[in-house]
Amino acid sequence: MSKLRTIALVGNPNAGKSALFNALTGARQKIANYPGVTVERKAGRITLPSGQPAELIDLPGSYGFDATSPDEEVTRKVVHGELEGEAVPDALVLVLDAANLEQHLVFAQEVIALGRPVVVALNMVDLAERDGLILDPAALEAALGVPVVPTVAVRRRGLDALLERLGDTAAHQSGDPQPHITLPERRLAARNIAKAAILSETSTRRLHTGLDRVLLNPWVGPVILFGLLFVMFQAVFAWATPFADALDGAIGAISGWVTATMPESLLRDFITEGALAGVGSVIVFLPQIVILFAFILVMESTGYMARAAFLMDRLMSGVGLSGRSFIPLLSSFACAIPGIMATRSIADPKDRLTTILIAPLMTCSARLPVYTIIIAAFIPNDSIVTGVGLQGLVLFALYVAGIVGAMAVALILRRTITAGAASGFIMELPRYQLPRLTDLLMGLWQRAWVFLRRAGTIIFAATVILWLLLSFPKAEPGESQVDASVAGTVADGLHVVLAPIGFNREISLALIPAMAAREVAVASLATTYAVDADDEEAEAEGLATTLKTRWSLPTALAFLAWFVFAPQCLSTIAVTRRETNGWKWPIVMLVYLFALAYVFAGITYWSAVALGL
Ligand SMILES: Nc1nc2c(ncn2[C@@H]2O[C@H](COP(=O)(O)OP(=O)(O)OP(=O)(O)O)[C@@H](O)[C@H]2O)c(=O)[nH]1
Ligand SMILES: [Mg+2]
Repeated sequence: MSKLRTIALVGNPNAGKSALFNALTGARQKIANYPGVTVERKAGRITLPSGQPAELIDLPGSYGFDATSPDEEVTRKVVHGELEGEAVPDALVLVLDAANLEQHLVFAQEVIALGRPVVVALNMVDLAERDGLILDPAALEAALGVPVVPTVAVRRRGLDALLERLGDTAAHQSGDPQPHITLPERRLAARNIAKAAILSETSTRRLHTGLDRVLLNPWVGPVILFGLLFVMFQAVFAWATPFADALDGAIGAISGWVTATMPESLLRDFITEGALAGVGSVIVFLPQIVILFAFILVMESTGYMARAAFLMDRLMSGVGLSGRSFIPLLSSFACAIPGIMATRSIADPKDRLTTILIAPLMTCSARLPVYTIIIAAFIPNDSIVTGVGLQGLVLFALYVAGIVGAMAVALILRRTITAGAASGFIMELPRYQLPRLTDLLMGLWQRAWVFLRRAGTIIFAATVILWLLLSFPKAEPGESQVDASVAGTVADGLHVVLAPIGFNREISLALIPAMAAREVAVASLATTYAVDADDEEAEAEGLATTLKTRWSLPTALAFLAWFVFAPQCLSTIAVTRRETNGWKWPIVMLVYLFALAYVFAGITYWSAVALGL
């Protein structure tokens, strides 16, 4: 049997390689309208027109083979066959952005000069046409000396022709490697080749330039960005409420039905206290998660996200970081894990390390249930002015607290352990695109599914274990079940340390399983109070109501402050270990974040007590 042919996708960042990869293999790699989305090598299967299967490899975008960022290194190694146990790819698909041809031709020449079988996918011809740019693929083919196929990856246009030409290259004898051409020579050649390939060009780019003039304006731009984020957090509360209430009602109804129909038993307790109260208390946050991601996905696909990075560059350089760090940090609003992985596009090792260390301070979506339940219980649903709710404002403030904390830590780190000069920021701005509804819905569905899967696996498992530890040994008559249980005893121990910052025993208990995932804190509280409830009526009342009657406001605020900082996520620690190749930095991260959490929760608690709240 002959060896499986391998074909690698190469090109500048944001050329549409992953979109092409998804279209050809049916995979669902993340694509977004900014450079540096893909940071790893990913492989998938395709079938060539001859019926022969082949392996297609998606790679991080690159500006050149001598680049230094970790993601670009992956590309270089794969293309040169330097990766262990992997041969040089049999063919390369060079993906070029038709509307940015001159820029993309600089790296393209380097790829073609390797003398290996190459097919050019002249991608995004739809966008070029929209901008009034008509290209001549034949002229490009003549100038580059390799086949050129126009494609529109996101509309699956040109895929058959591309595969056809790829099949042909199997028969091609690869050319000889060409002598090295210097960067200035390649730049000059790129301009000439691009010029020769342009059939006509009109300037309909005016609208976009106008948009950029407003959105990137140093005064207006940040106001718009701030306003957008503000609206986003208001929406998380205002729009989600009816859906969240409906979900809550449904879960309550199921719980009531189980209690009414099942005889009293351990199994019934498990279903109502563990599964429904615990996991259910997390699932009701699905609408909030979906709304948050709808905003993020729209910002990513329109091209606004890269503009936000550009805007933030000045602020970031003030604390010794560059706008390069902005995108990993922004990804961390979803989850710190992809955020930390996205730092691979940062070339400077100290910049990268700093970004990794502060990424967990960005408010990830797992904190949303924790914040929301406390806000719903303790912050009145008032409007400050029409349309501006107090609850949304508090949520916004918590996000801001995380950001300010991260910037302060970065400032300190850049003066001490990761001292060094901030590197300059280079990032080309992607063109504006209207988001496609199907992509948006698909993206939302994926996010919702990830959330529900977490609820069904890790959150469920942690809640079950906690429920077991809470339910045994059984209490003597007159004794409270939580007091009697194993979990209660453990919590008493931890409570000694946490009592000075205003935490009660239930919080102390919740923080342990919440190391698995932050949402578990909510599930744990719900389960603990359900187990503790002495009658079914008390059991049936919502978690927010229970918290309101049992916690003081200073305790609730201290709990919020804790979650702004605390590294309650083992996966983040694990990914930090992997990305920094050792235990040193994850330990530094754990220690400093717990210390900050403790100090700030304490300050919050005692200030609130002093203010008489
Ligand atoms: N209109 C249009 N948009 C496209 C086309 N191909 C890709 N896109 C969009 O361009 C953006 C970038 O696509 P990606 O596939 O993420 O680009 P990439 O080359 O993998 O980028 P990196 O992973 O950062 O190197 C996304 O928003 C895509 O939806 C195309 O042919 N036409
Ligand atoms: Mg990609």
